[in-house]
Amino acid sequence: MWQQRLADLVTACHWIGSKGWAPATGGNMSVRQDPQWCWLSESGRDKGSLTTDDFLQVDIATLQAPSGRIPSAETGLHTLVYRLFPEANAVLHVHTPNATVLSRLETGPQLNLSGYEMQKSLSGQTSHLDTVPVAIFDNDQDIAALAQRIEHWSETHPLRYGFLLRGHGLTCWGKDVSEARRHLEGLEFLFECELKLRSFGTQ
Ligand SMILES: CSCCC(=O)C(=O)COP(=O)(O)O
Ligand SMILES: [Zn+2]
Repeated sequence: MWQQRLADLVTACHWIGSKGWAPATGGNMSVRQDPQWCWLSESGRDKGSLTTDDFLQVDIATLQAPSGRIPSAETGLHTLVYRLFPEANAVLHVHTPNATVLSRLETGPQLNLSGYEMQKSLSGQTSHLDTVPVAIFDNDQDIAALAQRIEHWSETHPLRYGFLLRGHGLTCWGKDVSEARRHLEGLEFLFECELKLRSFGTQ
């Protein structure tokens, strides 16, 4: 089961690389093995050319990697998603120009997406008339502190599909790799539309 999930994730990483969504060594990806363990990309790798050997088993509660190798610097954000959302089994973090720029243009704590048919690419969304909030958190090199802020926010606000890190990128998830990919592609399309709208002075 999780072995197939990891194989699907490697395919997703190659797709992300081909899209240019993980430039240089940016981005990180993971899948859940079971309630205790997940598999995270090794820190500092080119995420567009990963193989299954480049993923490290990580304890979701303690962030320890038994291999002794160094998992992603953003491990604490992946494990946060797995702790908060038991139904999440795959997490994708990308550095797309659209997510990076839009998260700086929008200075408030969330981006509200409304009026787009492509909102329906997000699980459970059935109408362009609804508003989909996407939280934006100020970036932080202290990932533990950032994870704490995100957890605190989630106690009083809906946190679905993903969140933006200001000037940094998008972290999104799904019940499997396929759903996480759909959320990533859907959100990325919506961010691009929103940026274009704003460039015309329209919101
Ligand atoms: C130039 S990438 C800066 C670190 C980052 O934001 C990222 O997504 C990659 O970090 P990792 O440790 O997962 O390689
Ligand atoms: Zn990053």
